[in-house]
This record gives sequence, structure tokens and C-alpha cells, in this order.
Amino acid sequence: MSASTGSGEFIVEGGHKLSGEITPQGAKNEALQILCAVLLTEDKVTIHNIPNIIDVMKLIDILADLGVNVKKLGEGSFEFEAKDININHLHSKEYSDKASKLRGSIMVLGPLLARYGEGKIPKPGGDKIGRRRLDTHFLGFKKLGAKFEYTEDGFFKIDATHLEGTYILLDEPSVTGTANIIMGAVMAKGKTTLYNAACEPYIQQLCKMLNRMGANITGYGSNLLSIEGVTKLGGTTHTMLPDMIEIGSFIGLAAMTQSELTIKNCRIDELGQIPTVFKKLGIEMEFRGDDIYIPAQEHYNLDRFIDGSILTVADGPWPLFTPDLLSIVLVVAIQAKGTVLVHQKMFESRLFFVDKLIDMGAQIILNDPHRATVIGLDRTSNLRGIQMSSPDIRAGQALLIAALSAEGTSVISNIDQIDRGYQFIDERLRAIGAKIERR
Ligand SMILES: CC(=O)N[C@H]1[C@@H](OP(=O)(O)OP(=O)(O)OC[C@H]2O[C@@H](n3ccc(=O)[nH]c3=O)[C@H](O)[C@@H]2O)O[C@H](CO)[C@@H](O)[C@@H]1O
Ligand SMILES: C=C(OP(=O)(O)O)C(=O)O
Repeated sequence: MSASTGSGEFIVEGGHKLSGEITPQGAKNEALQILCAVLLTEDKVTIHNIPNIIDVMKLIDILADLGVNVKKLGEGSFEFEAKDININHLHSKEYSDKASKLRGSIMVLGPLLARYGEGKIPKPGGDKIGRRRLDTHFLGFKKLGAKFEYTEDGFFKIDATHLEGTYILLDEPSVTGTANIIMGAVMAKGKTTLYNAACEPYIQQLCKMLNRMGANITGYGSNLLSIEGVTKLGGTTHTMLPDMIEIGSFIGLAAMTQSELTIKNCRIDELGQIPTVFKKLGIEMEFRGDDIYIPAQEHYNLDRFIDGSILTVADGPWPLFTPDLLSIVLVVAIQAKGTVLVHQKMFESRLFFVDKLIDMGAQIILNDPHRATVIGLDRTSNLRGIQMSSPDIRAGQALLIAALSAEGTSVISNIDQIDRGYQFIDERLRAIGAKIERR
């Protein structure tokens, strides 16, 4: 499968205002869950609004290798039929190589366990943003009756002849862990109660899809799920929500580049705290139907807390603010008026990219690996274009936003870190006036 890929670099000429409309792609992290769920039935599953990004295309490739019949119906629309799965493929080098390239591949385990009683995966890839443990997944599978082994050659293996529903208290509300355990439990015997479950819109979408396939899940949207096992699931049609992380990134982009932008079809009702947090950064926005309109703003003032103390923006499991947008918040604060503490609680190594922003002229203190204080420039000086490498998907997008706002030319290398999550980003930004080239 081909994606909007590229190794290579972006050459960005900063300092140009953008304008017009931009439409968010389908949600990356939802797509990774939904695609794995096609393994749960031998019937046809049609999925729309699949983003054309590296991680998603890699996962579709893995499904095809496993024997899923994949048919492209149109842009972003595919039909999947998991009739004859070749479970032996799990032991091949090809599977091992491909599955270790992305985080989302871990979610093939739940469906394979539910349908075939076994699953195997190498340590999955994804962003290198600190320790990313997988314990929650396997604690859940073990509770359902599976045997778990971490093999000497670095594979996570699960086996179960019989899965039985039970009460599971998750040690943390892991997003992919919750999705995996739900998919493992949908066809287990009896009732599974899952407490301290993640409840991101991604999980809610997955549960809605599974229910349409014949599952019996209640409580999604909260941290207490009840799953009555069924014997079989059937086909369905599913449409991905717009990517809320892209929406947040575009809000940040508009503010930093003083651009008037309309972000189309945002499903504002599913955005949780995202608009509120950007409003706390002083960014004006108007909801026009389901579009978010952002006027060109030369200045924006960071809020303070009611008692006048300095604002903190921190992440947390949904419905708290998603960690995937903190890098964008950080970059937006650079040109705001005021001071903000950005507190990345969930990941240990996601803030180190601030060094590059400091090189560009930003006023930031990295207090420790989890916290950075940004002292807004309020446009008293511009960022300068520099040469930099994109360390992870969201830091990459944050650096791109910084580069678009900066004076002069920036070169951003390692851009498949950006292409991993943002579909044809250079083309889409050029369409609203950005001077960006891929080489
Ligand atoms: C493919 C995919 O869907 N990736 C997303 C998924 O990753 P993923 O499912 O891998 O992330 P998890 O939810 O498991 O955990 C993320 C990190 O937060 C920590 N943690 C988690 C819960 C908690 O209450 N306290 C805490 O500190 C975990 O230990 C871990 O370091 O969810 C993350 C958290 O929203 C997002 O950043 C990733 O983009
Ligand atoms: C951290 C992210 O992705 P992944 O879990 O795939 O590394 C992300 O989408 O911001």
C-alpha cells in the first residue's frame, strides 16, 4: 500500500500568512483500532475516511499479509474480508519486520486471540517518546484466561483455548490496551467488566462499530465498560471521525502564522477540551456550524488562573487534554503574550525538541523532562528559520508550524515522522498558501 510518504526533507520558507479552508483527514489513532477489528469477522467490513498515512497503510499491508482480502473502493474507502487468515504468518520474518514498525500493530492481538486463540507480536514501533509499556494489554488478556509469554527473542505471545469474561481493573487507562482487551473480550464466554478503561473518542468509535457487528458493549464513553460475550460477529460499515489531533494542529498553525483559516467538518461535539485549551492560549475561534473559523490574529494573550497565577496546560487520559497536542500548545505559546507551563505528564521524552525551538529564538526553559515554561514573545521578535530534524510525529508537526511562522528558510529532515500521521501535509498546506517543498 502506498501512503503520502516520503523520506526526505521539507524546505519551508516562513513568514507567509495562510488563508482559506482546510479539511481534516480521518483520525489516525481511530483508524489503527478499526482496521484491526476487521479480523474479528469473516464477513465484509467497509471502512470510509481512512487517512492515507504511512502508519495506516503499513497496517493495511500487515492485514493483507495475514490473508485479509483488501479491496480499495475509492479515496479513503476500503472493503476488508478476513475469511481465510493464515495464522502461521505470525511466525514469519516479514510479519516481524512490518509489525515492529508501528505502534498500532499491537491491536491485532485482541482480535486474533478472540478468533484464533493465539497471537504474537514483536515489540511494536511508534514514537520514541519515553518508556511505552504494554503491561496493561497482557494483564487484561491474562485475566480473560490467556497464557502470556515474553520470549527470549523479544516477542509478546498469547495463547488461549478458552476465553472467559471476568472483572478487570486496568492498572492504567491505556488507549491501545483498552481497545485490545475489548476486542479480546467481545467473543469471550460470559460478561467482562472493564474498569479504569480509556474512553477516548477512538475507543467510543470502536465500541459503536463492534456493536454494529453484533457485539454487546455498554458504558463506552465512561471508564466502566460491560461486555456481554457473543459467539460471532458479522460485517458492517464504519466511517472514521475527523482527526482531532490534526484539528488542534491547524488551530495552532493559524495562530502562529496570523492566518485566517476555516477548518471544515470538525465534529466539534467530539473534540472534548481541545477548543477550550486553545482558547486559554488566547486564540479566538468561532464555531460556524461544524466548521471552526479562526480569524487572523496578530496578538493573543495567554490566560491566567482565576487567582492571577500562571497558566499550566497539562495532559491526561481522556476526557483530560490529549498528550498528542501538547507539542502544538507549546509551539503556539511562543508567540503569545504571557507565560505558560506546559506539563507533559504521560510521556518522559516528548519535550526535548524544545532545544530546536530555542535555537529558532523561542523563550523556553526546559524545567525537567516533563515540564517546559514558555515565555511568549508577543511578536516582539520573529523565530528564525534553521535546519532541524523531526524527532516524533507531533514534535515534527510543531516544528513545521514554527518553521512556517519563522523569518527565513528552514529545512526539516526525517519527515516520514510527520508523514506517519499527517496526510499529504505539504500539498494541503500549499493549497492554503504555505511555501513548502518536499525534496
Ligand atoms: C496508536 C495510538 O493510539 N497511540 C496513542 C495511544 O498510545 P498508547 O495506547 O500506546 O498509550 P497509552 O494510553 O498506553 O499510554 C500512554 C502513556 O501514558 C502513560 N499513562 C497512561 C495512563 C495514565 O493514566 N497515566 C499515564 O501516565 C502510560 O504509562 C504511557 O507512557 O494513546 C496515547 C495516549 O493518549 C497517545 O499518545 C498515542 O498517540
Ligand atoms: C504518539 C503517537 O503515535 P504512536 O502511538 O503511533 O507512536 C501520536 O499519534 O501522537
